[in-house]
Amino acid sequence: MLTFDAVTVDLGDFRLTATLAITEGERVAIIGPSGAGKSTLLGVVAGFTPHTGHISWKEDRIDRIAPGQRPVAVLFQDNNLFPHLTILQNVSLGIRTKGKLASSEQQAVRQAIARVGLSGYEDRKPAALSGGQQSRAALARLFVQAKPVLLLDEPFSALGPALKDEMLDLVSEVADMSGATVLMVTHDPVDALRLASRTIVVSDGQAAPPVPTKALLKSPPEHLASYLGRRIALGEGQET
Ligand SMILES: Nc1ncnc2c1ncn2[C@@H]1O[C@H](COP(=O)(O)OP(=O)(O)OP(=O)(O)O)[C@@H](O)[C@H]1O
Repeated sequence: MLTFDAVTVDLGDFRLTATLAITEGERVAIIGPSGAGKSTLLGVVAGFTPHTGHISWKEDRIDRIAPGQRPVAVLFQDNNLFPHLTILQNVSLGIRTKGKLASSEQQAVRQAIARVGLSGYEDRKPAALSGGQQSRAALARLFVQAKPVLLLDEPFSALGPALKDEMLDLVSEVADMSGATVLMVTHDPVDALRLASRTIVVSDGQAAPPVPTKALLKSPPEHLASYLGRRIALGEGQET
């Protein structure tokens, strides 16, 4: 379990509270209005956001552990690939930022690159890849870290629908294979439905315990319905 126990974030005028649990190996979407605190919630798990209350992973408190030592890996929307480094070097950074990789680590990097379908692209710089390929490279760097909890903050929002679906399916496949627990912030209920059986709604200063995504989108609470607007129809697979 990934457990939030009376977690409270205070950032000036903004306050977010969370008491909830996510099952190990589960994929959970996080949705809610802009500025509601979705990224803040991920920041709490990653160790970027000061808070009170406890965060536990498998019964162990992790909130006092330095960000780099936590059992989590993070992927942001802009991918954060270094433009002056090759794909091989960028993915290698997922393992270490200094020094030479051991041969087993080099192998893990090449396996991760192969896993996302980028074998043969190792020596290219990000600018010589398409947007979808850049997302794949960023995913390889996420996967190579081999962390049990993956945090994704609107990772594919710049991609078109078909590419986005491919990336979401890749995340699901790798998470299924590795048993990773996934938390993904998204504004798109279609993404939530595709990736996550349960969804956390963040609104009105609170991150609610996860509920089944399908049921949530079918009959959203009032505050969520007004935010999602016409996206609800998309979430139910209707044409617009
Ligand atoms: N360092 C900070 N100091 C003060 N307030 C902050 C800080 N970081 C974030 N906030 C505020 O916290 C609130 C939540 O921000 P957050 O980025 O988590 O929202 P979000 O739901 O991810 O939004 P979006 O969907 O627009 O990305 C916002 O009101 C934001 O202005």
